[in-house]
Amino acid sequence: MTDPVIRFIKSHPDARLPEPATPGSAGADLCAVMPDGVSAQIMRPGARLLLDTGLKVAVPEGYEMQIRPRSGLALKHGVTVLNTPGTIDSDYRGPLKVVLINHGEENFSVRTGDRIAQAVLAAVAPFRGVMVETLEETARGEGGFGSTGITTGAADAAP
Ligand SMILES: O=c1ccn([C@H]2C[C@H](O)[C@@H](COP(=O)(O)OP(=O)(O)OP(=O)(O)O)O2)c(=O)[nH]1
Repeated sequence: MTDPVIRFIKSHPDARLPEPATPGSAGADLCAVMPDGVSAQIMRPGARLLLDTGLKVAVPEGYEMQIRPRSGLALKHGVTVLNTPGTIDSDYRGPLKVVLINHGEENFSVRTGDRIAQAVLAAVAPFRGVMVETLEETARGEGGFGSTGITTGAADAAP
């Protein structure tokens, strides 16, 4: 099976084609571009920032592009994608942007070319909703939000 081809165009001259870091990488790294006349954007602790990648993309029909965090940024700096996974719809033709948040204790600087997130292509399962009167019963029923405990059953049972 041949890989789907994804077409990008540059909306900024410094934009870089997203490429997987290694042949087996699930994600292709997304790089930031700075607005004209700006050399760096500083994120204070707690700040969120909408960053441009300088790209527009045509995601093939039947797919979405997910914008995911990079684990290195999360671990070393507390910086992550706020709306992870961000969704790029197949019919979206606007600028491909990334929403970062700085959960760290230090300022975090972003410059043109910095790899700020990664894009993963995912198949979409189309669905249509219908309103019904009842839903089929299951073993879980309405239990959720920790209803099965947070440790093993044995530990939970201990007094
Ligand atoms: O991290 C993101 C998330 C979204 N988008 C773009 C592509 C996506 O197709 C569009 C809409 O995203 P979403 O559906 O998440 O936004 P919404 O808040 O529901 O707004 P809308 O009413 O525009 O759908 O915005 C990005 O560039 N980056």
